[in-house]
Amino acid sequence: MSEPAPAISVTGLKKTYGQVEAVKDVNFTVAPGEVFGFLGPNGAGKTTTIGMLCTLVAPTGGTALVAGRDVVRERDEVRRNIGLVFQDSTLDLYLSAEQNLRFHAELYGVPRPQVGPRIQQVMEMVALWDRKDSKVLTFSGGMKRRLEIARGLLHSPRVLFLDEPTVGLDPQTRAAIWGYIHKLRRAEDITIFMTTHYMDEAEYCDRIAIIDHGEIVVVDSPEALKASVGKDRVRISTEDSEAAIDALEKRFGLTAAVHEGEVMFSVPAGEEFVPRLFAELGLPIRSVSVSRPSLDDVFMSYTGVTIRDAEFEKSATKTWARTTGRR
Ligand SMILES: Nc1ncnc2c1ncn2[C@@H]1O[C@H](COP(=O)(O)OP(=O)(O)OP(=O)(O)O)[C@@H](O)[C@H]1O
Repeated sequence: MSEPAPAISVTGLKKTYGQVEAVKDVNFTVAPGEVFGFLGPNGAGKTTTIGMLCTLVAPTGGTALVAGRDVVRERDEVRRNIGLVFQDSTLDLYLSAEQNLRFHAELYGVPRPQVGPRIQQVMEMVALWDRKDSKVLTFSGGMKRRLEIARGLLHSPRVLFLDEPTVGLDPQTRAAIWGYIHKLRRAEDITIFMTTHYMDEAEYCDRIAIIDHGEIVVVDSPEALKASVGKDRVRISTEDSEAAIDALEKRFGLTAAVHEGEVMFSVPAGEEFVPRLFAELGLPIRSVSVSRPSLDDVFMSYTGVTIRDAEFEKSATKTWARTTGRR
């Protein structure tokens, strides 16, 4: 039997803004039914990529097919087949939750007899049916995001795009949003493409692409990526971090760096290394922790920096006034 056609297929996709190469020659495919995540620090090119896939940003080069349609030549067809949940809310705060959805149903030409039942179905999925008559103005940030997810699903899209779906929400609400995304995945025949800079959220995806400086550095399942690191992360706290870094280099040939106030390095079989560390480092150690590779370690092993440090670097240099480039 032949493979089903990909839900998203991207070849040599590029976007430049003046001198800035926001997205450089990106290639990937997403299978139907997959939850595919784009993980990278702020400014890595995630929003630009999602914008091109959603037909909101014109590519500078390359091609992208979404639900089998070309994002440039078949823009309307692509739009009919996708749902969007973006970082900036576009809900009408002065309308009720249900009115917002009715308006969207009309915009997308959902057949009249289907509108009522479909609204109920999607609102129940995100547990907002009992609040359908409330003005959106009275909703919390998490409720608004849930309503946007319901709205994105209303016209039964083949692909749902979520740009940082949980940004700005507290951890409990973020977990709840993920609960809804998983429920939705079981209930609807849909492909989900999302961007995030939260490592823990990328864990929920079937596959992730790590993106940095406009380029995909690796694509695989979170488990395979973590297994590929093959080393544990060791963090130590000492009185003199610089002296500890020197000693690690001289005595063990290890490259260490300071992250968030602690000296950090990677070794295979971290626990077995700890007794040697105490015996041979030659400096007093206040505390040691060993952890299995996380996606942050994956990010670091491919880019040389932690995602947080990469974000700091970006925010320090981000001076341009951002526009979305929407048409
Ligand atoms: N409209 C624009 N005009 C000029 N430069 C832009 C524009 N949009 C994005 N950029 C630049 O393109 C690069 C990628 O930005 P993009 O917003 O795609 O990153 P991101 O990974 O989505 O980050 P964030 O999570 O902060 O949105 C950045 O260097 C940014 O400065």
